[in-house]
Amino acid sequence: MSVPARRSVVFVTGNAKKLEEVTQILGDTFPFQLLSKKIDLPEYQGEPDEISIQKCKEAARQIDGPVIIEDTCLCFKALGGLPGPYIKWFLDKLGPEGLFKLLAGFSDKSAWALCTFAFSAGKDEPVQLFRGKTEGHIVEPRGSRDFGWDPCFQPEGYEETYAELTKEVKNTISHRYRALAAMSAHFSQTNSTSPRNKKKRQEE
Ligand SMILES: O=c1nc[nH]c2c1ncn2[C@H]1C[C@H](O)[C@@H](COP(=O)(O)OP(=O)(O)OP(=O)(O)O)O1
Ligand SMILES: [Mg+2]
Repeated sequence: MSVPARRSVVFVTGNAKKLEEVTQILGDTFPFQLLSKKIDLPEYQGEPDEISIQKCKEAARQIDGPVIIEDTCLCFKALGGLPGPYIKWFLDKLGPEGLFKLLAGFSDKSAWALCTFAFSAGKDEPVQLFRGKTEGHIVEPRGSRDFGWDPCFQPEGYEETYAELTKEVKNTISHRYRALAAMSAHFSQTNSTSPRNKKKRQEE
């Protein structure tokens, strides 16, 4: 008996490292087949939810079909949550060392990483958001320089920075993992009445 084709969705991102993590985290557990498209979407301004909604609408307009986008913020408590969604530009200009130095005048080094995934079924369709947050501290950079601000973010409960942790560990505690878990849970439920999932459930 042929297996019905899985519905597919396009993950639109210009960031290869994000795509790599998303693929590793989801494995084949996601109810949609994940395709990807490298497009640098505009860097909008505003609150994280609003930015993700705008970004998703633009992706859906360009792809003209089901899309997922993701926007990542790194928020410093001492700076009222900034750089937040503007972390990309701060990182570009200052690097992880500069991000650490930004907090030199503050004793509170606490921070949180926030990831917001946004899904839309297509152009003119509503946008659904899924959020994940990981608390931590901004530290003097340590570890590999593979991915963005990973060297200067030390998650709560760990002695290592994101950059020092193995991918396996980062991908079970990260902001991105938590947001994807929320999104997967939502779509697994929504899909749970489809014949494919009924069969899958019986097999479990
Ligand atoms: O887990 C992470 N660990 C370290 N650095 C990270 C992570 N996740 C995003 N980042 C960096 C990439 C960018 O400098 C900024 C977020 O900006 P953001 O607009 O969401 O990403 P982006 O423009 O690179 O890709 P996209 O095309 O999906 O918007 O933080
Ligand atoms: Mg971006």
